[in-house]
Amino acid sequence: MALSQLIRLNMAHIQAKMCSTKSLSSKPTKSSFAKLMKPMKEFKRSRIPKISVVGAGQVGTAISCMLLLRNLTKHLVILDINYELAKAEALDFQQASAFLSDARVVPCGDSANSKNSDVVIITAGARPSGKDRSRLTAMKKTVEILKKAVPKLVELSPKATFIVISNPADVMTYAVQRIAKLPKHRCFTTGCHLDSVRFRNLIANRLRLPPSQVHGYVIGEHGASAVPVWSNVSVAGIRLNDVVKNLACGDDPENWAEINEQVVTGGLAVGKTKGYTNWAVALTCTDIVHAMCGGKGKIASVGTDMQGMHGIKDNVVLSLPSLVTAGGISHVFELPLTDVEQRKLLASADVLLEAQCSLDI
Ligand SMILES: NC(=O)c1ccc[n+]([C@@H]2O[C@H](COP(=O)([O-])OP(=O)(O)OC[C@H]3O[C@@H](n4cnc5c(N)ncnc54)[C@H](O)[C@@H]3O)[C@@H](O)[C@H]2O)c1
Repeated sequence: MALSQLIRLNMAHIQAKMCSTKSLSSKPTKSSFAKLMKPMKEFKRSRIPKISVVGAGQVGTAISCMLLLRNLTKHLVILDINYELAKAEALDFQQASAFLSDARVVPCGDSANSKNSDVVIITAGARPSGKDRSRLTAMKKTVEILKKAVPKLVELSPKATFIVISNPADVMTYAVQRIAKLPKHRCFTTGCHLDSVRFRNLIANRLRLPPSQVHGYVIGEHGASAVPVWSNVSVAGIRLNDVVKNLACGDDPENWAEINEQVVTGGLAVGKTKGYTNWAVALTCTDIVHAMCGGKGKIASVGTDMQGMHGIKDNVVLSLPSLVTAGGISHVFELPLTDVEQRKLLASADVLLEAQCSLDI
């Protein structure tokens, strides 16, 4: 048979396979090939992190994509109340599994497939909408979603670390901690880690330096009352505060203070055109998962119940620099703050406490 004929025949065979609905079925077909594969008796598959992403919207799908591209899991569950959506997103990834280190991507509509996850990332929730795109406005709808979804997720994965992305992220983390009675080191939000990278990026742009080489944190609420800690910003070990006179104060001639506003409105600037933000938060979340699943650990401004830190008396979820490692948050750092920063942090805690108290949980 001529080679060209062979190729045509094979192509026809492949096309027929691709068009058949059977080939799209999620169940692998048993084949006589299996007889050639002899199992080793003592073999036990080593545990690879299983991650469930709850919510297959813009944020959940972007997070799934990053986790797969960074090879942080070989077993990803995409869970959405809209099962058809979860199924379509999972299939879309699964079809290119060969480019994703052969990862298994499984859809889920009722939590069952999320059983024994190591990490559960919660993105299900209402997006802020309207003119002000206030995170607090979306709060009530989201808390109702969490009240329904979280107990089952925790029952199925009692040892998992829960990362809450749904906004308002601090208050929703408090809600998840309360609903599921999860320990605070194993239930946290990426919170101000995103604000911190925006902060560093804005400073780096002014200094014309790579953003990764600027150090500094935003603490408090992931939202309007966030506190950029200018007193701690450094580049190459040099504190900006020691070099720039009146840094980010009202009478700062270089007007660094304008960055404060830009940090807080960073999401708005993107959301007003796209209607949502997803890439920056997905990269932020993936950075945290990498710290946990890569085993290296990382200090990042993430949010959990910070009672006792910086004189905070109540159980308030807010962000402070924390060591995130396998198993969650191992340490929280109390930064030396100026009086103004300390006052702003306590004011941010008050804003969050008020929002927490308004929850019906
Ligand atoms: N923390 C952050 O830095 C940050 C950044 C961006 C967005 N967000 C927040 O992330 C959340 C998701 O945003 P989005 O743009 O992906 O919204 P989206 O509307 O695109 O997706 C939300 C998804 O959640 C699903 N869902 C609803 N109830 C569910 C349930 N009970 N179980 C499973 N899935 C359920 C919906 O079907 C939908 O697919 C919002 O609250 C948004 O404000 C947080």
